Amino acid sequence: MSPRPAPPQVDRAAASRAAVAARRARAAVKQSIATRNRSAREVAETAWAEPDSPEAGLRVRELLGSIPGLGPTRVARIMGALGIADSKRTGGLGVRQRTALRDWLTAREGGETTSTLVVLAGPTAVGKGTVSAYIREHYPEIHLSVSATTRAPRPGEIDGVHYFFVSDDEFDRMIAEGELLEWATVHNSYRYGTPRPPIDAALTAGKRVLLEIDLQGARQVREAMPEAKLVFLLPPTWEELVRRLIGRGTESPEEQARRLETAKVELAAQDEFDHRVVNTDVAVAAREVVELTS
Ligand SMILES: Nc1nc2c(ncn2[C@@H]2O[C@H](COP(=O)(O)OP(=O)(O)O)[C@@H](O)[C@H]2O)c(=O)[nH]1
Ligand SMILES: Nc1ncnc2c1ncn2[C@@H]1O[C@H](COP(=O)(O)OP(=O)(O)O)[C@@H](O)[C@H]1O
Repeated sequence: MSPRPAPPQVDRAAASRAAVAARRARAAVKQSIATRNRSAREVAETAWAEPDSPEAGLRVRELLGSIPGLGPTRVARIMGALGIADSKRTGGLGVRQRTALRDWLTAREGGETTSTLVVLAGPTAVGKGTVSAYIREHYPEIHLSVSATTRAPRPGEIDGVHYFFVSDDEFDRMIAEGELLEWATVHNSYRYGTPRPPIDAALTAGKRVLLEIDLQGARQVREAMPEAKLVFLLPPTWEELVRRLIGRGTESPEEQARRLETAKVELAAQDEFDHRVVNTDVAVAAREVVELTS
């Protein structure tokens, strides 16, 4: 029998001293962000330039959590929106995640971004779909985001034009791979999300981009892309909103009642938005939204 190879000699004391030193170095980096001596973006750039640096070893959640004013809940939401897993270290991010994080940090620092991303949201039946369709038809210079959804197409809806109609499995995959800028389950039924790559491409090409999404999605975009302009579409009156919902005739009376309850909650969130547009006349509302994209 040949002798067993000797186990590698591990100098445990040296290893633990190195671990303590690395932890201290990372703590110092966090401190420098917290005291605003260095910006989180500078720290991230160092992490990507020097893979063995303490900056590279810092978890993204620690990097973001060191920014004054960002608590753990917001950090978790931002990371979700950027498609970055909770345990990721800054130096271990892939190219797409680095780009997403860099863009986010740049925007947060009020950097030189010229992005014109407009998010249109508002209560059910206020006319979001109608105003967006008008913009699609009359303002071809605006890049209207095409959402992915798990609901089935309605008659006349075209895959890739009105929505990308995807299976539950495909939607799960898009979330897992960080392909969605935001997503939400809307009206307690189907999932809807904004594919990120076309948005990035359109913004990089200097286009004006419009997203028509629900309130939960709008909040996620505000976290992920603070430079986005959030526009809330309002009905001229509550009675008119009720008339539009009933007049559309696409929901049962029970569903209509449920949506109107949700609409009350959503209307109460209008102050979170940067701008408000009243949809009395579709063409006028569309023009006002388009003007906000420049
Ligand atoms: N969060 C989010 N909401 C979306 C997205 N696309 C559409 N929605 C919202 O999903 C809701 C349902 O849209 P739709 O299926 O066209 O049905 P309808 O509003 O009942 O006509 C609307 O409130 C849209 O604003 C998306 O990509 N993300
Ligand atoms: N400015 C408007 N004046 C009158 N009716 C409108 C106006 N905008 C939308 N509508 C009607 O209101 C209903 C709801 O509009 P829709 O675009 O489906 O709402 P949302 O996408 O916000 O749920 C539709 O029947 C639509 O034709």
